Amino acid sequence: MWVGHSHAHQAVVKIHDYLEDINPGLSRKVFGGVITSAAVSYVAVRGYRYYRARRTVKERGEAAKLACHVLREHLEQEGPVDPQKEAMITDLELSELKQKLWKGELKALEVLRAYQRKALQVDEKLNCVTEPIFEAEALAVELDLLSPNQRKPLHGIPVSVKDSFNVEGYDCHAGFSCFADKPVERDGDIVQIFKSLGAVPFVRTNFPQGLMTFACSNPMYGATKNPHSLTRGPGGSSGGEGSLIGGGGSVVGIGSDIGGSIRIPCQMCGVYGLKPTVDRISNQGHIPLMSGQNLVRMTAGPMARDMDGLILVTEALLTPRMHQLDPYVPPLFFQDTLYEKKSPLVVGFYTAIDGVHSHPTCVRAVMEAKTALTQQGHKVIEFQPPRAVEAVSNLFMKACFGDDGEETALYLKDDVLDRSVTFSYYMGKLPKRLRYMVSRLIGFMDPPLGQLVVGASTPPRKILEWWYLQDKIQAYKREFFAAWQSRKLDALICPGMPFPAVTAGTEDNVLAGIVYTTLYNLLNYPAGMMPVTTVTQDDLKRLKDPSVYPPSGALEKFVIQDCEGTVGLPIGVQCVSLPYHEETVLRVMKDIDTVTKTTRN
Ligand SMILES: CCCCCCCC/C=C\CCCCCCCC(N)=O
Repeated sequence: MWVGHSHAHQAVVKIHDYLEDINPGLSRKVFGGVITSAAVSYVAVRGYRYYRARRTVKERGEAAKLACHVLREHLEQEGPVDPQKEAMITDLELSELKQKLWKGELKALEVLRAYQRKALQVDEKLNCVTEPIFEAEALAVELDLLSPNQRKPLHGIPVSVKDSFNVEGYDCHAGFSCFADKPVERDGDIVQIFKSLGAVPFVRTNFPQGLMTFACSNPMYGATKNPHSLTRGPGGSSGGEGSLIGGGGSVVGIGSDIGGSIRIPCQMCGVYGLKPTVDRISNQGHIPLMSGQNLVRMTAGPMARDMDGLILVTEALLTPRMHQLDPYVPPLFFQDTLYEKKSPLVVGFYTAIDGVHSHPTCVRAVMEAKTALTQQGHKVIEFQPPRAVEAVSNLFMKACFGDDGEETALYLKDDVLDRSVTFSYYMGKLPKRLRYMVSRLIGFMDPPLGQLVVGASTPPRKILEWWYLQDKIQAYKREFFAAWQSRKLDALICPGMPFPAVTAGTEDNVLAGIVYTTLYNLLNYPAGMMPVTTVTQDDLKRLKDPSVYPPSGALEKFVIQDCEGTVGLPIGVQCVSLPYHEETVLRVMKDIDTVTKTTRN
């Protein structure tokens, strides 16, 4: 390197001397010219790339809008519709819809049409759909030709799909223009399984650029709105799903979760969702972001409008077909024995994680869930996860941002940056020491966020440190399990996010809330999220009482400041169990739902 450098230096000196021999002062002109043209070319190339990215972003956005428009026109041309019948269809719970399709009382095509129309209507208000899946029509027509004994478990059920899953013939770019205009050749595994079960994937839904935030906006498709308050975000990253399902435009959908991306929009939009144990549901065919990072992995999971729908879909998904498509999915099919077990469970609960306070409605939701479970005969006891903020900061954040944000920066080079990723993008750009100092400063205003960002700013530097990180994660998993066993728990209930939906675009103010969800990605425990209650005026009164909700950090201060207009927003409960015990999670959720559904305000 040094030798090469000295050769280059000698060559420059020789050229300089040669030029000066010809004409004194010539070397300055030539070298000046070379440097200026190199700088101009650099700026021109970067500028051109940025211009191209902007064009791609604009074209993808317009193409998606046009696709929705084409579908709308197509539906209009089909002639008169029966709005009452369509409303009846889209109001049905998933299990009722399934029954009617199975019995042949409804045709797959008419159900598809009702949902297409409804999804487009909801999208006009909430901007949650990225594009329709046009092949849905052919699928529905084929299904209608089947004889009753050929019908499959999800015969004719329309399914919405987060845009980050591969759908044959469509782009899968997560908002990075470098991946745009490259239609994928094959459906992702979960899309294939849904189709093999007779379901009809019919629309793709919105997400935040790069998927690593719980906002829901990207430069191509813009920002998605919350179905319960148009000024608020739906959560993310599966925010398009949350918004569409919560807004009534889909009955079941597919999301993905590495830090809360299924559960956060479920809380914000009042829908049901399940983040399974990694590899219980195949994640093949999900956009491979962070795919070489094996310590905390992204997982696909179902989201649904109602509890029975979530159970029905999970049961249908956990089939041998999943294992055939992806042999790394263990051949562990839906365990009726766990789901239908009648003996009472021991369920742990906590209402807050040390350091990040929980909104009074979130506390109340857990307490109502606790009462519901007690009424159902379960034993509910207190449990506090050991050193949660520290574990998420030092383990989850180091694993997920261990590349110094390099992957995202690589894909975003000369791309249009969305507001939702600016914080992590520019933090990643800072020189390491400066980033560390900034993290410390953040810690003065928002101690848990400071801790998280310090974790992200001090990733492993060598392979040996990466191995040690893996060891530490294993050690934390053992520590957590020991605490779990000492209380003889079968399951756990807790808040899934310690506040309701925040004003769109302000998610960075409450980032530290992710410790509530990411903990269970770090541990790789299955976790479900379900609506339990809504924010009341009385909750807001208590929110403003420092003895109930101490405004100890920037997050809490922001939640108080942002609380106007939150009355009526949904709040849920997170239900957790041991790895590969999704059925226990569902059983606990069902037992809570049976009681709280009837009294939900
Ligand atoms: C390397 C640069 C350091 C950047 C620091 C960024 C700090 C951001 C803090 C928290 C972000 C965690 C987001 C996880 C949410 C992911 C949602 C999901 N995809 O499941």
